[in-house]
Amino acid sequence: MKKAVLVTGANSGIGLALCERLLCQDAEIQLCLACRNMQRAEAARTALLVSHSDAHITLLHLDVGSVSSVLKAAQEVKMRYNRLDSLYLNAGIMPNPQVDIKALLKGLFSSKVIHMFATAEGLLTQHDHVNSDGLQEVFATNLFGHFLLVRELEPVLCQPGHTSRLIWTSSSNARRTTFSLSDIQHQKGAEPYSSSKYASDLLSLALNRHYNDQGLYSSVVCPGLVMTNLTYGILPSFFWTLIMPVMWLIRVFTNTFTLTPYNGAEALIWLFLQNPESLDPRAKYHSLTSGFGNNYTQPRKMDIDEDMSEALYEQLLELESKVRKKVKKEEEDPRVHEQYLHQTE
Ligand SMILES: NC(=O)C1=CN([C@@H]2O[C@H](COP(=O)(O)OP(=O)(O)OC[C@H]3O[C@@H](n4cnc5c(N)ncnc54)[C@H](OP(=O)(O)O)[C@@H]3O)[C@@H](O)[C@H]2O)C=CC1
Ligand SMILES: CC(C)=CCC[C@@H](C)[C@H]1CC[C@H]2C3=C(CC[C@]12C)[C@@]1(C)CCC(=O)[C@@H](C)[C@@H]1CC3
Repeated sequence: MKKAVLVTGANSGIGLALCERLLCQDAEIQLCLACRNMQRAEAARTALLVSHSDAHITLLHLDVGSVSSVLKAAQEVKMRYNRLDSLYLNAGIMPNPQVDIKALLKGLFSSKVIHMFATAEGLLTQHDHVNSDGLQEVFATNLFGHFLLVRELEPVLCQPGHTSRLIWTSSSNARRTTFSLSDIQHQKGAEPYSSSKYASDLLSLALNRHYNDQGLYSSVVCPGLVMTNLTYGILPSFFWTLIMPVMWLIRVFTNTFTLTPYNGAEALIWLFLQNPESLDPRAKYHSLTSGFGNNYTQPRKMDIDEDMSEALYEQLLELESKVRKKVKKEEEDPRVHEQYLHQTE
């Protein structure tokens, strides 16, 4: 039977490279590109069809940062598919990033230089804001929208006698100290990206605990440092071009500088080929590229614990129930949403 695979954020970067590699791996798959911008989605589909002219590729409008869009898209998926084999939770944002140049220079001459280049620890901050659902945008996009999608797609992901998988594009930038159970949306800090990625690591563990007995398995990946729209948003592209030779040199010392979206998609493809039951729920699967340019996947233990993951899961369920009630009220009376927007202005 043809496998159905859905990829969020499939129109560029790692998501698009993943789609290309999935089609090379299995030309028969039914591939669904879930994107917020249909023009960019169509362009991605056209590009994929150049090298895979017979491929079965469909588009789905999904703004993962919007509750109503997620609910609508999920309805559409349930109409299109009886079963979803793989769901890649890949869409992600890092708005208004700022690099701490002082910390970068200091780090360059410290013993932690390799760790700094691999994780960007202490180097990056972002400015986040509240979206029209009243949620922090980074949390809503990188985590909550995807959580809601998974919950909505339960009937097509949990099919008796079958296994399905969730694959989260997390990051080695995920750090325990940036995440707090008393502020899961990271309203107070300046590292919402790291916090949201740490939350996805915790959530993946919780999803395994709650869904493995229904045949659904979840894994997390770090694609390494990849040159995409996300990284071009951190520093201007001319700067990246200038320092490219340095980046190739750094790759000799840290295999996490995968640099191309193709290389970054390595662990995402590797997981697609594994039996999900054989995977370690506490491991993050890293895409790595050696100094000679060879790609490989390596599992590394995550700094997460069961209690924290369960506590986050419970808070997400609570938030889910709140937003569902709000959506229901708005459906009954659209003025509720307008009033809500006035209040948050
Ligand atoms: N690049 C890197 O070094 C690393 C990236 N990652 C993660 O990899 C993932 C892919 O990012 P990458 O390929 O680098 O960057 P890109 O910006 O190229 O890709 C991000 C994708 O997510 C989509 N997206 C963003 N917001 C939404 C939304 N609200 N709804 C639907 N789609 C959305 C973008 O769509 P649009 O084109 O419309 O903006 C785009 O297709 C992210 O989760 C990122 O955090 C992790 C570690 C390292
Ligand atoms: C390479 C030189 C000389 C300068 C670049 C310095 C930083 C801009 C760069 C160093 C480590 C990078 C990094 C990321 C972004 C750019 C850096 C901070 C990420 C945070 C990008 C997104 C991720 O999810 C992480 C895995 C990356 C970790 C490393």
